[in-house]
Amino acid sequence: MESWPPGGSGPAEAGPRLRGLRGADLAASASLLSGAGAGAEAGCSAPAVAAVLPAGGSGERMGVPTPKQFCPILERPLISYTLQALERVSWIKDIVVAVTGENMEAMKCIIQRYQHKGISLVESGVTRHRSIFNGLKALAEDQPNCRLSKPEVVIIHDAVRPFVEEDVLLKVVTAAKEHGAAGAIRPLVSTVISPSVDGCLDHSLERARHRASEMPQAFLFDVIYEAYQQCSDYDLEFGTECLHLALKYCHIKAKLIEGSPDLWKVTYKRDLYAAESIIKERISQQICVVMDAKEDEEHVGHRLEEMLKNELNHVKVTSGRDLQQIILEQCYNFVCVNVMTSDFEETQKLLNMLEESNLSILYPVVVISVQFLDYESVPFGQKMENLMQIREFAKEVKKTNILLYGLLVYYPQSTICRVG
Ligand SMILES: Nc1ccn([C@@H]2O[C@H](COP(=O)(O)OP(=O)(O)OP(=O)(O)O)[C@@H](O)[C@H]2O)c(=O)n1
Ligand SMILES: O=P(O)(O)OC[C@@H](O)[C@@H](O)[C@@H](O)CO
Repeated sequence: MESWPPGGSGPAEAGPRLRGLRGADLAASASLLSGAGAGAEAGCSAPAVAAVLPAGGSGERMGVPTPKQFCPILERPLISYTLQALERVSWIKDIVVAVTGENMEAMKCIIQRYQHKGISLVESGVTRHRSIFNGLKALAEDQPNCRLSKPEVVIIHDAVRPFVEEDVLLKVVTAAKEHGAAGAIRPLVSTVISPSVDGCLDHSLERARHRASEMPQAFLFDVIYEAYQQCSDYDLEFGTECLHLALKYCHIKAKLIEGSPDLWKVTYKRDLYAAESIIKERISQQICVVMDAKEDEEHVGHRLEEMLKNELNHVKVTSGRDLQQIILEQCYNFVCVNVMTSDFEETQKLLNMLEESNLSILYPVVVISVQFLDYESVPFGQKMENLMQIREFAKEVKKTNILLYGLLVYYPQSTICRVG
């Protein structure tokens, strides 16, 4: 078992706030789990939570040579999205990933390149259950020179399920603390049938009374570790359901938590295309309009904001003073409006901040630099020459996954109406 990067600290700081609404109860539980807030101050003990990600499969059903957890989405391996989703949950203290020995180096490179924090690597097994068991062994305190400590609650989540949000993690962990085990479920899409030996229908299950077992799942560590230690070779070899092991070997009936449609597992090639579309849609729904002067923020920025709000979920206008915060909130699309400055000063400032923030490591960042040109005062040739400068910027910043575009607004001064 190796911590990676060597001497790595705990998972990255909490990432951006949760998308969507958070009930007061979820927020309260989150603050308790992260060891903050009233709950913690009241002496309630925050359970130590760790996660095990089985990532040792070969992805046969994907039908490509690369194991699906390493298949690229927007030029980044699928597993990196899952790691990002888990490491931004501040109350998950350790993440253990089980990969094959031959993929260990590739996994270390992914962790290094995308700056994932607090990841420990273990060798996977020949089946998913054996991989999970190896991850649990790494967390059990009976491991020599182990930086990991045994958690109270352990999350088990497939490395190929990238769309997992803090709220469902919170729900399964909170339920596992109370019931001993918990797992996300989803309504069945197809009806489950049982074939007879001669390949005909023996019987079908009433779809409405059954559910699909998804991930994440969570367990009191001692429960699931005991279950795996008692597990038969047959179950280790052919089983697919951790909740079943808790029931069979520890008589623990897992609490079932309704999950969101996005919890699905990437299994077939179509799932990669679906995952890429979802990621593109999510990162394209936020935009930040950066103005180069406050007074213009009132006019141009807010006119632009009103128009953009008809198309996008999150539109923010700033004159740059809270740009750092916006970058921390992981906005990936910027419109930089240069009204006052003639040489893309605001755009240059933004590009510098983006490069320093390493934001574009995870996703491509798009910057549209808008330049207003009063053609009565500036000869067109000079402005076009000026605009060509932006092409040089664009070539430079593309190396850091920032896509820069220039837009020239060529107007007569008289048309800009200043109101108020
Ligand atoms: N020996 C194995 C087999 C699977 N897994 C992991 O368990 C998760 C879910 O399993 P599955 O979707 O079946 O992955 P594969 O076994 O890779 O897929 P396939 O069955 O198509 O080969 C995946 O993250 C996979 O990497 C694992 O850690 N060790
Ligand atoms: O069976 P597979 O190895 O494809 O994937 C594992 C799934 O069965 C598992 O992730 C959920 O069904 C919940 O247990």
